[in-house]
Amino acid sequence: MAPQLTGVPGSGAAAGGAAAVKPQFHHYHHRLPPRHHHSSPASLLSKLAFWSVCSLSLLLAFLLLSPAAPAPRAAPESPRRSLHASPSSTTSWGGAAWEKKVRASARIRRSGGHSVLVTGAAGFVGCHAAAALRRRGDGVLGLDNFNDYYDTALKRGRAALLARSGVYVVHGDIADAELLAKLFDVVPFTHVLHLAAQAGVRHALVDPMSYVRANVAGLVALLEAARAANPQPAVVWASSSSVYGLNSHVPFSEHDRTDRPASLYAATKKAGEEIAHVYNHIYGLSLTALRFFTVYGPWGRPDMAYFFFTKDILAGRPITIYESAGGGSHQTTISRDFTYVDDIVKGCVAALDTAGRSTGSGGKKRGTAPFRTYNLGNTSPVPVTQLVDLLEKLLKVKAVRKVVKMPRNGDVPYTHANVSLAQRELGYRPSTDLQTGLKKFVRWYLEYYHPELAEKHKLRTSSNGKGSRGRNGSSSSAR
Ligand SMILES: O=C(O)[C@H]1O[C@H](OP(=O)(O)OP(=O)(O)OC[C@H]2O[C@@H](n3ccc(=O)[nH]c3=O)[C@H](O)[C@@H]2O)[C@H](O)[C@@H](O)[C@@H]1O
Repeated sequence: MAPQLTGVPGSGAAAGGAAAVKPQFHHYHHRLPPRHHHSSPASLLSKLAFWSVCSLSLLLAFLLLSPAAPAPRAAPESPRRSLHASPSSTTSWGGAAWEKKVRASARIRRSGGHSVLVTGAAGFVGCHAAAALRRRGDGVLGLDNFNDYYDTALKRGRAALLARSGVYVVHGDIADAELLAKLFDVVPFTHVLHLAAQAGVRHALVDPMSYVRANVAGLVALLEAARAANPQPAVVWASSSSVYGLNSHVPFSEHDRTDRPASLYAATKKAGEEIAHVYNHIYGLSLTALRFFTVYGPWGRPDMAYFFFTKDILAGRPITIYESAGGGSHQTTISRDFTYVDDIVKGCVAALDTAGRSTGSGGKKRGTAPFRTYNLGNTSPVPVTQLVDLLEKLLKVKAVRKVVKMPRNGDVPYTHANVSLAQRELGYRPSTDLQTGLKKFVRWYLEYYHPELAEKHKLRTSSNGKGSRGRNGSSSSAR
């Protein structure tokens, strides 16, 4: 399920409930026949008593029969309930103990460190980035709605990992304006690393509105909270290589066209880049968009090809490999500039470190603020067929390959990043080739899902005390 807007039972709903009762009572009362002007005081009294009893009975019946009367709004400092697309559906936030936890997690532990709100912290890149920031002593608070787009147990596992390193992941939605305002009220965040999104290219065919909700409405909610915050944080957020769409000029540079998206996912990320410009222009928010190129690695996303190929190869199920209908100037081999998660995290951290300040205060711009866009890729595209070759080697299992023409599903035939701008301005230098990165992914995958196979593959790292104890174990590392 997609991230959903939050419905907090609040004063509006409560007032609406009361208001629905009151007019009915008055309406009924005003329809009393005027005859009582000519009656004796005794009969007037008995009539009055009769109509009062009628009115009260009606009021009582209305209250009892009205479906799910809204709960009264909780006092500001007491825990609140919010509805989310999460497995438990409900969560609570607020209260003195909660605020203490939030402050402790966001507390900076090194001189010159940042205080960073990481949205999507229970997500793949989010959990790695939050862990890296925490390791070097930055204050980090996570925010995630734990929606069930994919296995929520994996998200809970990532959050548990972060909890062990002192990072608290607030269970909440980026579209919950009240919650965001509260977070900025409790912590003067210097930065926001906004990674919460509805990801996945092909799923946009299935649930298009989830992309609009998370990547457009959710982004606006987040930027609204950031521009209203005092001090305003600098915002670094995840755009996508998919914004290059049908661009055929390789390698993809930030100067290339991004006005021909091939999927709704890409269109919402592109919309996000334009929306970010507005908040930079009007409110002086420092904004940096990072265009990630097919990020992979341990604790990855099960909806991505490298992840479910691994699962299917191990299960002996056929995998579908797309080949381009291509021809002419188009390549026939579908390729991706697969980028290892640690390289992406280094890019995120460098973007946070180099982000200039936002200039607004009190919701008003006080000067020009930075507006930046960078590619974060690996700079060496690999055909998907070669990705499968590597997985076969690492898993020691032959894949059952089903090669089909690429359907019109939003996928683009190839991606290739030019990262010279990120190299110049962020010092970004990807250093993990696909074989090395996949080996780390496979090691994690086996230890997490198939500890018995990890033993067999001799990929287990527990001999050095740093290994995972599998899905239910407690010693996994986020790296
Ligand atoms: O770089 C990006 O911007 C994007 O990278 C990935 O999207 P994608 O590159 O399509 O990654 P996968 O879904 O893992 O697909 C990788 C390759 O495998 C191919 N594929 C996928 C699925 C399948 O069954 N068979 C198959 O051959 C795809 O066409 C693609 O070429 C992520 O899913 C997006 O969220 C992200 O924004």
